[in-house]
Amino acid sequence: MSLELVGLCVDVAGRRVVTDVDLTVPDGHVVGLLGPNGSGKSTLLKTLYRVNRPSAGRVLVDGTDLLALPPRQAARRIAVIAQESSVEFDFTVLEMVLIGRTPHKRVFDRDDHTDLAAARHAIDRVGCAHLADRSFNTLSGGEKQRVLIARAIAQDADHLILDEPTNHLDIRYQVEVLELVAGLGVTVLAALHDLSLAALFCDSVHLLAQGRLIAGGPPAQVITTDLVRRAYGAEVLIVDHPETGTPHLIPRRARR
Ligand SMILES: Nc1ncnc2c1ncn2[C@@H]1O[C@H](COP(=O)(O)OP(=O)(O)OP(=O)(O)O)[C@@H](O)[C@H]1O
Repeated sequence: MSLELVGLCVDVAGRRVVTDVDLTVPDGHVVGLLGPNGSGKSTLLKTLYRVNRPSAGRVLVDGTDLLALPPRQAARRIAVIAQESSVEFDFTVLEMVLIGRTPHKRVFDRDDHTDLAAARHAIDRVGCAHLADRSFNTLSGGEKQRVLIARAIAQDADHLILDEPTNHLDIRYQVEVLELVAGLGVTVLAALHDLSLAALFCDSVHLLAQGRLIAGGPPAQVITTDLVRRAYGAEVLIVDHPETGTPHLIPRRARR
């Protein structure tokens, strides 16, 4: 169940945005993709869910070329929670989660007992049973993220890709969502902005700067004052989390 990017390059609008990325997400690990705004995180992740085609390099799922798989088969291997989380149609929560079952059905198949049971189980697992009949678009940001995680659970893929899953969430939901994701037991690659939270939840992290990986490894090796300065141009203090020992960032004011 590993995910491997080998020499991955991605061009967007005639410009190379991701250059020569080698990155492995081992079976069952939670791996963070870090990097400043515009460093190429989303562009890279979009090659994994086939919105972008690599200009060079390969994406391997358990050694199989992801792009060679038919879309339905690829969707059984990789579930995605992208950044945009509103939908044009007024789907209920249950209907949203049932969309996750699509790769397991033929085109005109209706939802059967198995699909409904899988969707209800997934909704229960993220603690959203009370929201099953609510319109998805009326949910709060944190509730929406939980429902999208439920959809990924119902999809029953063994890999999960997330693009900034904690964006716009308050501290409670940030922790809840990452706790939920880390507890799923699937292989996870997540773009994350909060480096302290990334350190708390990721087995390893990779740092992108201007489309190139400049560091990768356990959080304590990558989230250092030097690398944060180099990648983000930011001056921070880093202390050890008192409970976990993981790096915790303290922002500094430019002028005191
Ligand atoms: N469709 C596009 N057309 C033109 N430029 C693009 C397109 N998509 C991405 N880019 C550019 O590629 C670069 C990387 O963008 P990307 O969204 O991958 O960065 P990111 O690391 O995900 O940023 P953020 O943290 O702000 O979401 C940026 O300079 C962006 O403007």
